[in-house]
Amino acid sequence: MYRVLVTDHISSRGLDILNSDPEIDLDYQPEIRWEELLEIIQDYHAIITRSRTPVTEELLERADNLKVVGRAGVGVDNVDLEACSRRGILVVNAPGANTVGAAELTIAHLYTVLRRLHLAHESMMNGEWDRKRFMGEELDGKVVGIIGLGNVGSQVAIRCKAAGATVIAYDPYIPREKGDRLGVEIVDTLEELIKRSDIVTLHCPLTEETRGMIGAKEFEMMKDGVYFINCARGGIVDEDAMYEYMKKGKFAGIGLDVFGKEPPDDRIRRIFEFPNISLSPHIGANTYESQDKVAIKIAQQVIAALKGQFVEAAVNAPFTVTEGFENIKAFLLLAERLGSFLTQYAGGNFKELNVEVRGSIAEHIKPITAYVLKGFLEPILDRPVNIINAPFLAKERGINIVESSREEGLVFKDFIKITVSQNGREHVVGGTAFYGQIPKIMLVDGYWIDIDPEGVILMFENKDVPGVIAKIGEILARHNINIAGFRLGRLEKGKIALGALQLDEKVSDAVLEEINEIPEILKAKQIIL
Ligand SMILES: NC(=O)C1=CN([C@@H]2O[C@H](COP(=O)(O)OP(=O)(O)OC[C@H]3O[C@@H](n4cnc5c(N)ncnc54)[C@H](O)[C@@H]3O)[C@@H](O)[C@H]2O)C=CC1
Ligand SMILES: O=C(O)CCC(=O)C(=O)O
Repeated sequence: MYRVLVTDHISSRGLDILNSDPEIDLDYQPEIRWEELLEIIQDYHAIITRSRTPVTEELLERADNLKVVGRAGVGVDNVDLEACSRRGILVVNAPGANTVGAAELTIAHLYTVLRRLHLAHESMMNGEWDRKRFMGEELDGKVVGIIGLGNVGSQVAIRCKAAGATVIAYDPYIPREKGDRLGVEIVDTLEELIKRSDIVTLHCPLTEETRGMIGAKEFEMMKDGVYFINCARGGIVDEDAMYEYMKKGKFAGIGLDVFGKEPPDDRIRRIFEFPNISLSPHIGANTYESQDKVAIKIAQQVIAALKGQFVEAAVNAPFTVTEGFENIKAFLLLAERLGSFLTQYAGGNFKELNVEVRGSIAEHIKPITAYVLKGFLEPILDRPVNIINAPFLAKERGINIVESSREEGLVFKDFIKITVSQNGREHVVGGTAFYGQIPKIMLVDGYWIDIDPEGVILMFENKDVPGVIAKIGEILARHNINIAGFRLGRLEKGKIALGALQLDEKVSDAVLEEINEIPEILKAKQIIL
């Protein structure tokens, strides 16, 4: 049974999904106080939050059983991603689910300030009828500058273009073709976007890179009489600088849904003195449609993550789930087993680990490496290791990871080869999945062999002379241990051979010692996969 705590209001559509899963024990506490949350978090396997609840180090320190953080929305700036990753906690979000809500609110703010609608409304409420005062501007013919052409930015672009505006965008992380498809000119620099735009609207995430990205320098470069809209995150803007430029008369209009501090403090509220400002309390995603979609998506993602299934919106996974991912499951299992085999066979004390991926699976090198690391570290660490924290733990241990991939195969069409090395000592394992389904270890330290990577495997190097297998067989039989399979590899007749016995059960240290005492045996090791 997985215990899931929901700490913010989410739509009943998501709650229904959680409630109807027999493996989920749901606790819905949308108004929970922080102090109370700190006290109970240790009992839960997953927490679902919105922007009200920050997931901080302080919370995580007490969250001994937490496996998954579900952010019912897009922005994960309120989640300490690094702290989650270090602890092996998967963070999932709901990208795309509230896009239309956020885009439409952006357009609503934009039209509000272009036509001074809020002021007209207020004057009517005061019993006035003053048509002269409310002259506005049209979106038609304006240049709209979008910072961040992702889901929301794209939908804002489509709506502005439909209204007759020219749209330009600054987003260093998207291909130019995306702009071509949307009929949006992608500009190379933030400066160019800012200088050319009549309207600047923010749609990038709050990250270390974007924090304070729009400050005095940027406001100075904006056209006088610019319209400035922020429905992304307050922290992207230096709000003190915005206030200064507001006083200097820079803006024709400002629309804000988000603030550096929420609710905004008096310092931020100074901006509200500006008459043509349209404000909302972070409600970009607050439509019934968006909230339904967000809640459904986050419930599905959290359940899948708890059950160990693949989730498409894993924010802190060391890879993104791409098309065709389902088809490489056998290779991921192989990668994990190869890593585990290598640590047990060669020891875990290596400073360089080289992952080489060949063939059609080459494009999936990131997940393959994550699984290799999980397998490699699990046998030697006493804390939980998963694909989220494995890269962190490897870094912590000073292991240098080298990845390489090629489309040509390596003996087999699709092949994973791992090499570990330190001070001239080197060990190699490699394998493939037959028919893309059946994982096999095919290479160990230069010997071609064929081992099923599961269960108990007795690996031994021996002088290639007759009778060695019989001696091992006799010891195992005496201890009532059944042999399930046997494979041999050798480089040259009469020299050294490598044997792999698949056993039905583990051998004790004493039995292993007996085997190691056979004069022809150079080394025997038990591996458990
Ligand atoms: N007001 C509200 O209620 C809502 C606010 N948001 C905010 O809007 C942001 C965008 O949401 P989506 O479009 O769904 O996310 P998205 O991930 O689809 O798009 C973000 C875009 O920003 C770009 N970007 C990243 N760093 C950048 C930089 N330094 N300069 C320019 N562009 C950069 C990315 O390449 C990406 O294309 C979210 O991160 C969230 O903070 C989202 C939904 C609702
Ligand atoms: O609805 C919320 O919690 C905020 C939505 C939002 O800002 C986001 O999805 O990034």
